[in-house]
Amino acid sequence: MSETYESADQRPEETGKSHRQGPFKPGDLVQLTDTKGRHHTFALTPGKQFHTHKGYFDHDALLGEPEGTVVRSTGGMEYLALRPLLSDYVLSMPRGAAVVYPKDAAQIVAMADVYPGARVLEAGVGSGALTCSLLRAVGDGGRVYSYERREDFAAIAERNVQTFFGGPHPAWTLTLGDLVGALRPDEVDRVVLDMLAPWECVDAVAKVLVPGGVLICYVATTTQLSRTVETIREHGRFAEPAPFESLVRSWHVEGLAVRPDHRMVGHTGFLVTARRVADGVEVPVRRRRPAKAAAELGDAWEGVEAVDPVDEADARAARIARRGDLP
Ligand SMILES: C[S@@+](CC[C@H](N)C(=O)[O-])C[C@H]1O[C@@H](n2cnc3c(N)ncnc32)[C@H](O)[C@@H]1O
Repeated sequence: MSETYESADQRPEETGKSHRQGPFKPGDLVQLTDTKGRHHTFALTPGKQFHTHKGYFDHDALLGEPEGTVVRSTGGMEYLALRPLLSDYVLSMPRGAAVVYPKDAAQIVAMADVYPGARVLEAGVGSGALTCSLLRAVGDGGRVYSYERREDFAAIAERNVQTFFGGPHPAWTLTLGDLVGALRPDEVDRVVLDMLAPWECVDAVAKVLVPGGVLICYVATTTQLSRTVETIREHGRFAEPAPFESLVRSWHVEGLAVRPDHRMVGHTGFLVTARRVADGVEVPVRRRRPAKAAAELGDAWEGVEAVDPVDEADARAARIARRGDLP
């Protein structure tokens, strides 16, 4: 029997909500912005001080104050105090693996149609950035089953997710292990793969994804994109995959100087979505070239060593090592 509530105030509180509303409380995350636009993010702790090269101020000065307050250090530096948005938090939190940027997380939630109450399978977890967006989208009544094969990254992700939601999230299950070996048979509505070799997991996830469910893969390079799309296309349990990328350009708007900013994030990754078809259905595949050519393309990948990019520098070193030339 479903419960009914007289007013919104009587509903059980959604995880992390009190952490995001009202005046600042002990344990809340605060993001300070200084006059040069630099951010400093930390948890408010009674009795602690925030130190800068321009003096300090007490955390207590912010407790009980509304968001958007300006606080001044003993050296006269002013800071605007706000709670970090999820998009701020994922860029400031400690990282193990490279994170999915907010622009891509938004596309993943929208294009994979992740809805409140959905059951989502995610691998790998990395630093837990995308996990936060998925948990937000499914809410307390959904499920996010996350898999991560590196223990150190799983620990970082667990800390990051708990810090953001102010404690454990009731919809989250984190499993340590390689997805293919550790995958449990729980049925899911959506699958999100952000890993070096998603093609190795396509068959395994097809077994737990419901008919009509969405598989979405995030990959960094064109060679990964090609192999991922070809694998999904040849698998037989998915409709035609749809690859795309998103570019976001911020603008400078000042007087008559209205133009795109000189700098932008030029490349993050590519996304591919595909719908699971019902078992026993002959998928109408749009073939652009003979299957033999696809097989030859497969041979070209033989012997290419898989390296998980930990950060941008590692990713570059891995690319150089694979090409065999000098920086
Ligand atoms: C780029 S990171 C994921 C970043 C994450 N989406 C985020 O936003 O923070 C890729 C992660 O996938 C993990 N991984 C790669 N292959 C895996 C597999 N087969 N099973 C489980 N984890 C895997 C790696 O250890 C790495 O932590």
